[in-house]
Amino acid sequence: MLHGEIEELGTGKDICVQNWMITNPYSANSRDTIKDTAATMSNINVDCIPILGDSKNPIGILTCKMLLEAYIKGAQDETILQCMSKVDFYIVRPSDSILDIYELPYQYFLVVNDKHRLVGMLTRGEISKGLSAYIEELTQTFHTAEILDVILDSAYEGVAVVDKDSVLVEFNEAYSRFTGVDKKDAIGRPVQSVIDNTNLHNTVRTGMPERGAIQYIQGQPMVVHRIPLWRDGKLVGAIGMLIFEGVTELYRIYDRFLEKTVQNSATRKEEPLQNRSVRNMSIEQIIGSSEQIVNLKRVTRKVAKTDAPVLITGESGTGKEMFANGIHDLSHYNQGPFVSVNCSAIPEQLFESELFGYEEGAFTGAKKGGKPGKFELAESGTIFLDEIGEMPQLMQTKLLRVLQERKFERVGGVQKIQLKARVVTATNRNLTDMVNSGTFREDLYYRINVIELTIPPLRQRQKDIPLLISHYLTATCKKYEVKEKEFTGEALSALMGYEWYGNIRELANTLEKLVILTESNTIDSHHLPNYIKDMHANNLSPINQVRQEEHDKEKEIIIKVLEESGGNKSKAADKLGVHRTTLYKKLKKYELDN
Ligand SMILES: Nc1ncnc2c1ncn2[C@@H]1O[C@H](COP(=O)(O)OP(=O)(O)OP(=O)(O)O)[C@@H](O)[C@H]1O
Repeated sequence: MLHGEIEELGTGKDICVQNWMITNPYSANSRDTIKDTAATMSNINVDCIPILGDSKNPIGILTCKMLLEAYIKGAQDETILQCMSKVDFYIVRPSDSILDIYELPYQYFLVVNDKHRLVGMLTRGEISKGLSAYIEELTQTFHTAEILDVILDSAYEGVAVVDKDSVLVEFNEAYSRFTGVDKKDAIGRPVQSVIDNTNLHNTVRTGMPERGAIQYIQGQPMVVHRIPLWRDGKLVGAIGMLIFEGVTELYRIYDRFLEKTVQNSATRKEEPLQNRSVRNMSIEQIIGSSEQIVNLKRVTRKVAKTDAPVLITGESGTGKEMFANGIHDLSHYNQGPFVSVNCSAIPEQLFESELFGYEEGAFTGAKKGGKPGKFELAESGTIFLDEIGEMPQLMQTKLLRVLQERKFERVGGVQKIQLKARVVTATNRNLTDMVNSGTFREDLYYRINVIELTIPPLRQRQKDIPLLISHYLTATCKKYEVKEKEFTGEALSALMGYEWYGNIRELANTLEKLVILTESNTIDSHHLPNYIKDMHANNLSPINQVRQEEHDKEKEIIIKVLEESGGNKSKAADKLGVHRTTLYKKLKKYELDN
């Protein structure tokens, strides 16, 4: 590390000579005798003293070694001028830094003031003390910096810090996840080249803070705060914070605002088109801070901008429709409608007319004037084919043709209608298995599955559970107009440990039931449904799960090594690097001892 850098990191003041020197040390005059000076040095127990000349300025040093040599020569009655050293010391100022002098090849440093009068003295001992205190402080500074790094990286908000030249000096995990730019690639680069539409470089220039500004990052309106950093009256940088929750909150406020204006307005006007997309589900309403959800949202933002067909997979209730809605909202189809079709709910005979519509007289009971199908209704918008795995085979063939030709016709019609909607599909079935078993067309599978978004079940992203609970608890209490309830730690831990096979839908329903059925304001574990209590009792808390996994791994290794050692326990213990008795204990623990 360079000197300058060290000084910048340290406080500077603490390592100056005057803080570590021996102040006003005992000194002798060059005319004093060797014998008298030796007696004094012995009395005050020092092995070196500064020597002053007639002008009272320091002119040399006298050490015990020098005295000894004088005694050996029999010169004890002479003046110390004869035996002192005029060169083995270095003159320094009280304000000099120890960092500047510690490398100089001297044992003794005499400290003088502006008038060249002796005010102090430093030996290697004092210098070492100063240096070690400084290093300790430095270590603490680094340690604090490390702690700060950890804090920044665990912050839910995105945090970016720039220096006075608008170069990024800090870029936390949350920002990195959101932008998809690696922290190490971001740091050291001008902020404008990393963060879309940033204004931090202007914050550094103007010193004007901005709170709650809207910034479009990757096409997403985000709430940001920009705060200038001042030190000693100078602008030294700026900090930018990206508030993920903020936009959701804004949408809520906006929704409330819309509700109010609609209620207040005597003449209800047609809502402007732009507002419709705001009222559509936004990706920001998808709750979750787990890495999986944050990554999924990032990919969703990217694919939404393209026309690529997206297949969303995941267990029931994981939020597939929410993501489909989010894609629609972020795509250039967002001014059109979002039409959702649940393929498992349509009887086979009606499939074609439901999707593509029919002409008048197409079949008995057909409506006069015909009826448009979902594809037509989704014009300029998005058609979401949910549960695509349930689509009958004949319909799969027809759908494939429509997707290839980008054209379809109503049942009983002759006219070709252009497909002008984006198609997003979803399933909770394993389509690859279905392709292998011949129940789903392989060519259709590849056509719809250009991008696959797989939403993990809730039990694989436990980090999201408390956020979802908090959201749904507030929403449900509001819905039923009851005072906001809260969970005890025990109840929360049981809910966290539960496996939620019905995912977020099941969680939302469970909370709804709990809010309705629990009379007290506090929901405790005994209020929970039995199946959740039972699982909790089975001790499937996340920590225990981890422990269980570790145990399973250890057991597996022991079995493997035992097999490799032909069942010889001493050999196995050697291979495992443990004592035989330890191995016996483990065999007993894992019931492998018989
Ligand atoms: N991350 C989430 N944040 C908030 N609510 C969510 C989230 N994921 C799902 N939900 C809610 O859970 C319910 C189920 O979500 P959704 O219908 O999108 O799931 P799905 O996977 O499409 O289910 P299915 O396969 O049964 O159709 C909805 O009420 C939705 O609002």
